[in-house]
Amino acid sequence: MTVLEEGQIQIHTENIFPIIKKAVYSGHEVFLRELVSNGVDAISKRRMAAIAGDCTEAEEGVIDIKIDREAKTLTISDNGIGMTTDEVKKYINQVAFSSAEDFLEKYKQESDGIIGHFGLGFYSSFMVSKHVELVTKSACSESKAIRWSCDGSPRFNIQEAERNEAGTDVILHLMDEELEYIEPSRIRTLITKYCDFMPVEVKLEGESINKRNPLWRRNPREITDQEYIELYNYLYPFQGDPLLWVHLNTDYPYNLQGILYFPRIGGRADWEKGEIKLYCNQVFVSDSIKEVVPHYLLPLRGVIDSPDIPLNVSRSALQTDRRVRSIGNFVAKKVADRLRGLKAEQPLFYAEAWDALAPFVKIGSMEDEKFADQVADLILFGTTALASKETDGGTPDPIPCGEKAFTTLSGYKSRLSTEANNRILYCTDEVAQASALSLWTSQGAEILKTETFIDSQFLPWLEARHDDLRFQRVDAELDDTLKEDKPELTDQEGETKSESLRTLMKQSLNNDKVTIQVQALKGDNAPPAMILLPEQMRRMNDIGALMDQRLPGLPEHHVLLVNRRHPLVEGLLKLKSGSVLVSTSGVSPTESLAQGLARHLYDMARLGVGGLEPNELAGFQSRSAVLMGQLMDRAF
Ligand SMILES: Nc1ncnc2c1ncn2[C@@H]1O[C@H](COP(=O)(O)OP(=O)(O)OP(=O)(O)O)[C@@H](O)[C@H]1O
Repeated sequence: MTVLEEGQIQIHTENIFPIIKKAVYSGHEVFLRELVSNGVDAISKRRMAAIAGDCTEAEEGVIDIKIDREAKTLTISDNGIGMTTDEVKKYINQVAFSSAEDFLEKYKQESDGIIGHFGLGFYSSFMVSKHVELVTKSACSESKAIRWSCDGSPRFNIQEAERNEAGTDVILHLMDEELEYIEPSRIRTLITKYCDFMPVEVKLEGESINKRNPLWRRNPREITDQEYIELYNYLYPFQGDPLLWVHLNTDYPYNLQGILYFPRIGGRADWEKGEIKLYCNQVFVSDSIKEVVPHYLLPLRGVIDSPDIPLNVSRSALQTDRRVRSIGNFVAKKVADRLRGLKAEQPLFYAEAWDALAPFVKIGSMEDEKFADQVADLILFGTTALASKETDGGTPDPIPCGEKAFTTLSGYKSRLSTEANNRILYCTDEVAQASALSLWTSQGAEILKTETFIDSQFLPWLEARHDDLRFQRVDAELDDTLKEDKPELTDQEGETKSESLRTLMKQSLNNDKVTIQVQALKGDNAPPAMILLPEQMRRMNDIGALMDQRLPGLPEHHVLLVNRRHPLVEGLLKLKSGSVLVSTSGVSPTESLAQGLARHLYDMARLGVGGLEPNELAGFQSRSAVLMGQLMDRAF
């Protein structure tokens, strides 16, 4: 075969090959993505040139990968535009190699790794090959096929070659340590990973491998729910179906398509990992793009496909890139728009999904002012109010949801009496706060049901944002609507029942940290005693617990509210007033029983709020046994 040319590749580095091999990629596998991408580009160039009448049209574009186990070669063939000798000299010898050099230069400066590893292109074939040949025939000229050949040194040669059809074969003579790439299963996996959604058919030994036609490039109006779900299941196998999805599509000021899925979060979401896959023109780049979407959307899954995200920069540079930041804002806005649409059109579904959506919306609001404005009306709270049936053509509020009902802050406020003075009552634990909850609801108050972890930060944040709002947990304090307003009579010593009860309780508890209040509570179901935790003090306690990563227990300082209207308390008072001092022991059995019962009231109130620690249970048991003994003594 005639040697047409031999020469020296125009690069400065004496031998770029060993450097690239060592320094650039931890995984060499991306060579396949680069070469197949070049084939796809060549096919689309040919299509464009054919439309313009500049070259012959090909049949359907196809990339075929062949393995020769004996020769230890991997050949990537395309029926794209091909190259003339001049083009090979220009694009392969000069462009390809100088861009490889630029890439290396840049790579050396970026210490924390380059996100996409793009920009190396054709030269990446030398990561796995000791010798690369390129046989190409141009579709746009009558010139013959040529074979370019290079062994990784700066020397190349070009010869005439045999190739009937236009297109290019890149023949990789694999290095001994890279022989994994003559295994068909390995190549198949790589095609699925990197080339699955490329717009051209990729074959391995004649068998079509990739899916093509990515859903995110299609018109959302023509896509069925089933298709969205199938893509999710394909990308994230064995993860169940997604909750809902957001289709992204914009071409200004940047080009971006994608589909983001809200997973059904069982347990806690992962806010660190980032599982959204990044594509560039349908070519897979990375399966985690933490830098592109805002932190609060990290547990979302799916695909973002954009040629406008810079790939050959470091991750830290990506974070501060202005365009990337505006892409992040765009994604957040689309998520907010989707949630708004859902709430307006399918309020029942929205309410059902709320528990899974809440972490995104709440954390997002706290982290991103703009997002907070976008989702302000989309925040739901469980409520004790009965679900509304009338819709007025709009969203019902409260929204029914199975046994539960949800409301918005504005819905809640619209039902709030003026006396309540914008005080929003909430409850974080329907069991532990059951007594207080039922006191309020029996008097007709509406209570929001909140979630302990996020809401312990989110409610204060809401208060800071709306200075007219005041959140108060049901067990923080009781107001006059829950108390009887009859004046109290005094006994012979001029003492009210409340005062003597307070004295009894104080003596019995002998604990300065417990403040004792005595009230007559309305309602027959009001408990004899309950624990109240003033709002600000309890919040401090919650924050302390959160910082120590433990569950907030009962704060040492708390209020014991005794309901003097309760028959048990009334009985206790009678018992106390009937007690006589006995000089020998100092305390009469009746006095001792009254004190035991008073202490028992406190224990029960603490039990009601889950406030008896395991190490206090033994004391409680022995006190209860003594008390029962004393009661038996009186009975016989
Ligand atoms: N299979 C091919 N068919 C036709 N031309 C090709 C082929 N492969 C490479 N080329 C030519 O060689 C040039 C250099 O390729 P290379 O892969 O190094 O960079 P690139 O594709 O331009 O950019 P990138 O860095 O994004 O890969 C291409 O722009 C193209 O003109």
